[in-house]
Amino acid sequence: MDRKMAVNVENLIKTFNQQEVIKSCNMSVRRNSVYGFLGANGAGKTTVFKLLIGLLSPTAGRIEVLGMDSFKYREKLLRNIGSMIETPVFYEHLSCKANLEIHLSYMGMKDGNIDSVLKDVGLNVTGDKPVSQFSMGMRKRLGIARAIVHKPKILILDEPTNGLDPLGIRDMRSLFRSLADNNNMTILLSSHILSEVEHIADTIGVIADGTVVEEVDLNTIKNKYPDGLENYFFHVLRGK
Ligand SMILES: Nc1ncnc2c1ncn2[C@@H]1O[C@H](COP(=O)(O)OP(=O)(O)OP(=O)(O)O)[C@@H](O)[C@H]1O
Repeated sequence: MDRKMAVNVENLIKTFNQQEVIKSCNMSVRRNSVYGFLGANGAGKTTVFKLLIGLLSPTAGRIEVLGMDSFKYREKLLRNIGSMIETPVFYEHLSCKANLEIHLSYMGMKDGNIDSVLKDVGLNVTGDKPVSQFSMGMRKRLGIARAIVHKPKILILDEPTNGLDPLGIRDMRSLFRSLADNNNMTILLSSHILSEVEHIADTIGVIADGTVVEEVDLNTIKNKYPDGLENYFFHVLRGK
């Protein structure tokens, strides 16, 4: 595997009930980059993410994350991956701080930077409030905090800003950029908010009907589509 790559996927196939939902899919993500993963509803983004973190096993093909087979070495990779996929599940009766403490101990880490991470995601004022009393946006923020608190090398976020208020969206944007630029993290994120992805990503991957059809540097897209990512996306999906 190319050492510059954090993720390398070759000829990946995933079937559910004999139906192929991921089809001969190839994908490569450069280390320390922010990879914006785009695709229509049902195209396969979440399924690919679950395969990358070893939550699903591939039907065929190869997935290497940090040079390791993601399913075979999922225990070893766990500590190096942070993820938020679908609705995060928490200990509802506990505070956000207690939830992060449990997560860190699960990861075998004693010293975390819980207070500063809670500040980063804007949850530093919630005190002892149990998660059961959190709003949807607060849960999303806590999901992001849990994904980053153990300082993973790779961060995989499925629609991380969906449900956040405008300030939260802006804060997360600068948090993600800083994690990639200053903390050597590689970030893969999916979003339907193209203007958001445009602000954060270095590379765009587009998945259509279970296979990645394009992987392009955002700068290349900006040169070709100065009016924005939306035009590029429609062009790829509809050939317009
Ligand atoms: N456990 C499952 N069993 C059967 N089919 C599944 C399962 N999980 C996903 N699928 C199917 O796989 C396809 C891809 O779903 P996936 O959730 O990966 O899409 P997505 O790109 O994340 O969509 P969205 O943008 O709507 O979140 C869909 O057709 C979905 O119905």
